[in-house]
Amino acid sequence: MAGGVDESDTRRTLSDGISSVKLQKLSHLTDYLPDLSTFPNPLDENPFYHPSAGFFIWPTDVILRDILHDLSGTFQPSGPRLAYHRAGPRKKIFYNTSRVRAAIVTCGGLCPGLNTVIRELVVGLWELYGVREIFGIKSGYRGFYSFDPVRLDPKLVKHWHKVGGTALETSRGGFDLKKIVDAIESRGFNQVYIIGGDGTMRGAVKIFDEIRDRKLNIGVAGIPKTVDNDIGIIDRSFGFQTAVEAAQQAISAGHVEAESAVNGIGLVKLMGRSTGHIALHSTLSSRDVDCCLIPENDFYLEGEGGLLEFLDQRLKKNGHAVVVVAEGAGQEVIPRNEAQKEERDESGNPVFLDVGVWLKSELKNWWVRDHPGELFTVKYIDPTYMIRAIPANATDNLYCTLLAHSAIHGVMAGYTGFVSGPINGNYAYIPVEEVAVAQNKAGFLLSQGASAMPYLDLGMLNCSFPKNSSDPLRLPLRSPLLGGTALETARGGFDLEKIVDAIESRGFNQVYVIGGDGTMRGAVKIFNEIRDRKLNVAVAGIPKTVDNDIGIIDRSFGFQTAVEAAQEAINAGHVEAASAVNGIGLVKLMGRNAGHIALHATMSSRDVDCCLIPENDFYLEGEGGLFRFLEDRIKRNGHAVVVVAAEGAGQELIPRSEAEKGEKDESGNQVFLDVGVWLNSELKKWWARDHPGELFTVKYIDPTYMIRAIPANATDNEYCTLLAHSAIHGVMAGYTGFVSGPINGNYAYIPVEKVALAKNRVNVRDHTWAWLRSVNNQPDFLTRPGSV
Ligand SMILES: Nc1ncnc2c1ncn2[C@@H]1O[C@H](COP(=O)(O)OP(=O)(O)OP(=O)(O)O)[C@@H](O)[C@H]1O
Ligand SMILES: O=P(O)(O)OC[C@H]1O[C@](O)(CO)[C@@H](O)[C@@H]1O
Ligand SMILES: [Mg+2]
Repeated sequence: MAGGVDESDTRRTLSDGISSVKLQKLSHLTDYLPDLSTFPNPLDENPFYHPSAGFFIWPTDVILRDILHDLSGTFQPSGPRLAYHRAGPRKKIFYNTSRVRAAIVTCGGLCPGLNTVIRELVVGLWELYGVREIFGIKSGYRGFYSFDPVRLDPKLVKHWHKVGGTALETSRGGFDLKKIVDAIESRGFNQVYIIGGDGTMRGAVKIFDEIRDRKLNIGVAGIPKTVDNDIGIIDRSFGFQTAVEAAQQAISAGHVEAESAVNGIGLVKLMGRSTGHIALHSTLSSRDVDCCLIPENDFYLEGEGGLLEFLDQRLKKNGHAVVVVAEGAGQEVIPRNEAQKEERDESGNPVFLDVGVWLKSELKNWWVRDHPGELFTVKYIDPTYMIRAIPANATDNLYCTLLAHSAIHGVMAGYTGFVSGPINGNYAYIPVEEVAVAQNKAGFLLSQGASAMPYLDLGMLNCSFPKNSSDPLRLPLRSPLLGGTALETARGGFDLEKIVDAIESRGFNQVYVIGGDGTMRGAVKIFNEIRDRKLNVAVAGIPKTVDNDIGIIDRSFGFQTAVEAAQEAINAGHVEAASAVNGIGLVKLMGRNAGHIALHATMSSRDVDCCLIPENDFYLEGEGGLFRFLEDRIKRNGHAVVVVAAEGAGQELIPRSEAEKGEKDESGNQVFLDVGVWLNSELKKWWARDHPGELFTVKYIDPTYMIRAIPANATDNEYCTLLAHSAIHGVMAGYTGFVSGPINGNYAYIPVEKVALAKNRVNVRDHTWAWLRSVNNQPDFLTRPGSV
């Protein structure tokens, strides 16, 4: 019996839980058109895919909405567990792809990644399913009946993912159901992709209902967009992480301004009409914020526990303060006239008064009243449109692609009236009417469901306005935003006896070990030794690997930051290559055993012609080899070829001396030869041999240490906090020999010995790798010359 749960109980409860799953019904064209023909999925014949067992998704593949389970049985779900159909390609599709006419529309406010979703819908339809009739609807819903559709193809949309906004334009209002569906019908569209927020999804429900009532053979898919992250059910909305990153920069500026003044207040207004997610997450990742005001948490200015009293104390203590306010906060407190009470935008959303401008003036009035003659400054920053008008960052870029492709696969499979989105880290199809009404409020409680981040409650912030508390204040969590480790790190030097002796003699009773797989193997030994000595010392591991090669957990911290930086290096490589005659941009990235950084940066950049990773052996010469491929690319594009080599790639090919063969680092890891330098020289030799006298350049970039020595981005920063806090909670509860980490988006405790052994390598037989190859058409290196 551990933690109050005995084994037999566990088995009983688990089997009870599994039997009560309710699959959310998804509408299908055959619900009202039962005689539709089916066709084989063209991916079966696609040269870049090698569909293996498990590649195609079946109707029985589902995603559970709530994956938190209480084994004691105390908190049983009130009904059966909700499950949604898993997103992905189906073996049979309900469209003859040569007859597909697809329409794409964007509605509502801007959001980073909109252009990526459009681009990937176009490229996905074109490359995966061979669709050639793809159209963009201009200016939102009104565009269906007011403007001619714009023909889209991969060439036109090639660089759209690098630009903010929506190339199709957007608008609010203009929803005329009859005119919209008439236009869809008369223009012969049979697939409609609608990208927008809650309002847009309410419109999509009506369009879908009308199409069903008219019994039209038209699939409708929604792709949920909201920079505010206020759409429920899905884990998060695209563009949100990009917005948080930019918001954090605004907060940094506010902090610098405040710190550089006498009694300075940095006041930053962020977006968030009815939810404070951007404000909350950028506050948590910045750690420079003294007070975060969000719509979900009413605040007041005057009196005990009010904002002014709080700021007074902060200014006394620190000489400055930073306040973040979400635009929907404080709307009840701002005085408004009758006309303002009624004001609505074209879509019918209430128009808000400017809480930032109001607060700035209230703060000034307060200071003059209570501290006459004393210096005081409010530096007000309103970056709201800046944080939503930018291109998506690497993480969001990739996310947009998965959303778009999931939507395409669903529509092709005949599903309709659905939205594609991630639930607990896996892509699902959700009925659009459910998404249209589901709200995601900033979470106070762990039990709020999948989209509320665990352990992230307002208690982590500095002030929370509990009306009855005499001390609403907490110490700010400040830390310098620097890369590296302030504690310094080293390889080798593992002497078990000495380490445990030192732990014992220094009287430590909690040990937190942060490191990669090697470190975790050490942690296992330390934990075992502590247990053998029966010491009252708990050991927790926090898995760290920039390569993302640790298994079981969703991803390792710092990985997304590294991918972002890697993408910048690839951009530079692309620019250099494109600016030269027969130019090759060669970028080497980190990845000893796993090519995740190279793979993800390649996918988010889309400028890479060939991505070389340790999991996929490659060769240079002959049919199907790298040189032949690069020759074709240079001939075709005249200029740009970027190759990314993860450092562990090609180690078999590089000639090495006897001494080099045995070389190990202090931790016993094999020392790699530099694949980038080697490839650079091999490329030059090859060109001189095969194209003597012709111009040629390789621009080699090795940013490997740059991408891991930087501070974590906003997403990773927050992730680190959740990891650290989870580890502390576990140790405090008496657990030991464990690692904290996210599994399907929720934080769990995992025995350290399992994590020490679990590997996460790129699976070159799965969708992701196949998709990468279908995008850049790079060789699979499966047929070496001489082999069959
Ligand atoms: N209940 C509804 N029925 C039909 N159409 C609606 C409804 N609500 C909104 N719409 C239409 O959806 C489109 C976008 O709505 P809205 O301006 O509210 O943005 P949104 O999709 O919620 O995005 P965001 O709020 O994130 O910017 C508009 O054309 C609007 O007319
Ligand atoms: O000025 P617009 O285009 O109406 O957009 C502003 C609104 O859009 C959003 O970004 C998304 O709904 C809100 O946070 C904000 O209130
Ligand atoms: Mg909205």
